[in-house]
Amino acid sequence: MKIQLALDRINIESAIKIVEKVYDYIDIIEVGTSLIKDYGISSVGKMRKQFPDKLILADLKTMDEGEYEFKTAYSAGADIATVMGVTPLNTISLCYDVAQKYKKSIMIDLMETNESRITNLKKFKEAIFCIHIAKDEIEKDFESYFQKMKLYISELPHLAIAGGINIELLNKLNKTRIIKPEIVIIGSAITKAFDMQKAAKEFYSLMQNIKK
Ligand SMILES: O=C(CO)[C@H](O)[C@H](O)COP(=O)(O)O
Repeated sequence: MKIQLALDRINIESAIKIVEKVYDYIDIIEVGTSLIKDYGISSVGKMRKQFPDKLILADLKTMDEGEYEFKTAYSAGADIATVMGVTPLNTISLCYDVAQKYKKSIMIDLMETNESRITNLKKFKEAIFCIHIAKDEIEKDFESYFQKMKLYISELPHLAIAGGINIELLNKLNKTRIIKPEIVIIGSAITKAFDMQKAAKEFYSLMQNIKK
């Protein structure tokens, strides 16, 4: 299980400082949508230059212009880029083809998707599928949401979860085994913690135990 650190609503310099603090406890650096909107795709390039040995995800949340956006993200140094699962299937196909061509990864964000859409997405066999609770709907009950999604996501080999993930929730998921994600995406629970290093280390230790 990998930890992806989501960096949002901060400037690049602060984002770099946070990564330096928690570097040993994370696997993937997510250049969040807000960073890309505030600073452009060069925010991905800056992260790549600063951290050449870590996986970098560009959270583009692409909705259209898939080929252009994915080529731009990979050229800037991203290893993974994201597209929304509700977007036209043709856009997702274009993103998928660029990912294959560049030998990089694609994450499909399942926010607002339903059973029939997820069935149509299963053909993107090498994609990572992210079960994501929107920031603006953070009051949603995770357990019942994951239970509902579980019915649709069998056969999806690579799963991620995101949206207000904290230690309590991860502990619960570990006990109930509702979902076994390959990647756990954590933002505020680390970046807004009083002691970020301590928070990241706590997630890291929990993941080590889950692996066993
Ligand atoms: O993609 C995002 C918002 O759309 C965030 O990166 C994701 O929700 C993780 O951040 P947090 O743990 O703070 O919710």
